Amino acid sequence: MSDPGWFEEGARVAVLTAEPIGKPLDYRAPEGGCFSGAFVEVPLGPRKVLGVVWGRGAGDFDMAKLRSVIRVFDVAPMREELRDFLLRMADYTMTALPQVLRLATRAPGLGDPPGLRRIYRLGGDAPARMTDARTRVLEVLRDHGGAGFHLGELAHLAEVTPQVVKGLVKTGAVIEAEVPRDLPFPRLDPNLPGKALSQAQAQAADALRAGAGGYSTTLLKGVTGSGKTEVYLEAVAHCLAQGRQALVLLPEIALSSEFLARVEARFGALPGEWHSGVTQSERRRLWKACGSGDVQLVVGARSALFLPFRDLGLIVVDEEHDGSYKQEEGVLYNARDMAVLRASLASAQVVLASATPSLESWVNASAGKYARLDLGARFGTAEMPDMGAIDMREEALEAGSWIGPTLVSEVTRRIAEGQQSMLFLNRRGYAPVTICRACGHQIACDHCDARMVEHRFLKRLVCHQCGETKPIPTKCPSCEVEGKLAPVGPGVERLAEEVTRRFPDARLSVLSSDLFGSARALKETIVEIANGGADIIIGTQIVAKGHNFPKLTLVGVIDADLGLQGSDLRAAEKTFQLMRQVAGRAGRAEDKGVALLQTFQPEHPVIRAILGGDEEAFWAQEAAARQAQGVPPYGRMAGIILSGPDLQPLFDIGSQLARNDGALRRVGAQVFGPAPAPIARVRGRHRVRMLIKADKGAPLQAALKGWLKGLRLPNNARIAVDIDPQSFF
Ligand SMILES: Nc1ncnc2c1ncn2[C@@H]1O[C@H](COP(=O)(O)OP(=O)(O)OP(=O)(O)O)[C@@H](O)[C@H]1O
Ligand SMILES: [Zn+2]
Repeated sequence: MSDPGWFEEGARVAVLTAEPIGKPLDYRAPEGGCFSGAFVEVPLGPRKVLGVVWGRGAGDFDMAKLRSVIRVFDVAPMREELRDFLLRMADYTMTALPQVLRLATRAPGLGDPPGLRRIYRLGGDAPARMTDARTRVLEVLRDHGGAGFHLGELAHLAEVTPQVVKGLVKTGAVIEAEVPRDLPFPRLDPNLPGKALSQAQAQAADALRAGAGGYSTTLLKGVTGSGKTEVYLEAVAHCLAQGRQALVLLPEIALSSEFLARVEARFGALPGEWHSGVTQSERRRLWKACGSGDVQLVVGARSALFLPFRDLGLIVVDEEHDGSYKQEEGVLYNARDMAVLRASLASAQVVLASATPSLESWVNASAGKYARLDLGARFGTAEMPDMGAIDMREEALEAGSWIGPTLVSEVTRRIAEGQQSMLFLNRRGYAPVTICRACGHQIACDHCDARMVEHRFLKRLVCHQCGETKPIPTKCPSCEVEGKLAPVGPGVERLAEEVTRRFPDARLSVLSSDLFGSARALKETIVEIANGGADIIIGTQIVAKGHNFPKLTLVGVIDADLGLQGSDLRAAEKTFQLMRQVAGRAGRAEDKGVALLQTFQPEHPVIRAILGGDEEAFWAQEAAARQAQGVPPYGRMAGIILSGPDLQPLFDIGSQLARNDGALRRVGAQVFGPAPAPIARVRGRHRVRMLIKADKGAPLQAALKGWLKGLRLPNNARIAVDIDPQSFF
């Protein structure tokens, strides 16, 4: 059915809404007509909802009863490229189209007329009388560094009534102001001079410029500190100079002020930002500016991929191997893969940047599907760190401690020399397990099949699956003996205790996402560390990415074996990436760095590969192993997760599906399971998993569709299909 692009008043149009109806519904085009792709308001039952004109109406509904589109919003219509992308993405991820549309309309108040709006922001005077509620309001305002809020949003974020905010206005601590809605974005100047590039950097930048103008994907692989960011900023400059828009995706936590500062230094102004920390009105402003073309560069988390760009010319996926690009809730998609899809529809260039690419991208580059650029050395005089193993079988470790004598002496030396050390442990909290020394009982979550993790800082036990917390009991919930509960194993908080005991005079900074009230506080701490404000840094995996700490010359990995346990098909790959990334934090300036891995199995092939540094050999070997097993990226997989309040019906459905696997067998796919999921209960719901494996070329989604057609689920049971699963919990 061809799309005429414009509909006269009264014409039959199909409108897709984000409501769970499944397909577009027919309406009459409103007075004045409407474009295809227009954002509109339509009546749905008694409600008015947002929708997008999806094309000509299907015509299966009586014209006389057809309701009219209420109004067309004053924003740019959704371009065909984005509509295509949403359709293809819904197909690929096997998600209902309305759910995918919701990802592309996550900006509130799109229909609000432009004009003035009243905002509340920080004033100069401190109120004479402080209350907890007032303190919270001022904290929220400070946390957003000068941004103005709507009254409702501010009150909500601070968990106070609007009266509290109004009260603060009277004291002068908060200012009420009328500001124009949606200020324009400052212009970025791509012609400002960038840093002088090294020869290798300049070559890579040239190659990226040469590849611009149409669709292509390039893997930009450069060792940590080689200047990948400088190189892809040149591609951004080129894209902006062509008058097209650019998008840089960063793993959420790495949306650091450091990166924004680099953009500002390069282009003379800040880019648009899109992530969970952005206020609602800022969201709407950016969303609209993307459509009108007023914003040139957006820096964002994975959901920025769904913004309605007018002319997207470049998508950079920085740290492309990062696990956080896979959305694991709601619509299950991998933003890296979807970036390639969107770019191919928008005739845009993709740059996948990483020091430790995913095996998928490495294989695509080896096969010639992606171009590949390499930066083999660090920029300037900085050298790659030396890497070594500390054989823990030979270290005399005291009970209740985790830092061996070798690391202790290395840290001691650095403190004396005014250098920084980082101790890495990928475990939040105080201790992963709390055990009763009288009966052996381990404290578990009431709603999940998971042990509770002690967080001493919060003075509570926390379930890392569902977030449920409870006070740390004094007696065992099982045998009721008093005072016998003991923590087992280390988390970063416990490691911090040991550091304080061993190095009482050192300045310690613990970087764990849960220890910071806001993203801003975390960012500030990172800046402080970079300026030399700590001697020892303890961190979970948030420290592994992207940070530049010039004084850091030692990285000590407390437990390098941690990621090697478990049956995850990517265990080796992930450990390799994480260890190389963490090690890459050391010695980024003049002083040479060293990374030491505490391990009980120094001969393990993965540990040897990490130490040896022959990355190509590691990937080649890992690729060969996956190929032999027919698993991704050489085979395809889909995870099926059945969940519900009762276990038996889930197994019954699973077994029935497994028996009736004709649709899958016809394309050569195999079904495994049903089996209880490794985490068999989350938030009180039982979980049963199945795994589908197929050859690389098999039409997996179509087969799955046929297989699941007509499936009837009992009340409260749900099924989720995870194409290309990354996690198997
Ligand atoms: N051509 C250059 N001129 C001046 N400084 C540079 C240049 N290239 C890189 N640098 C500096 O070297 C450091 C590392 O560069 P950058 O952060 O771009 O590397 P990266 O490859 O992205 O690192 P990682 O993968 O570890 O995040 C930064 O402080 C950067 O400013
Ligand atoms: Zn739980």
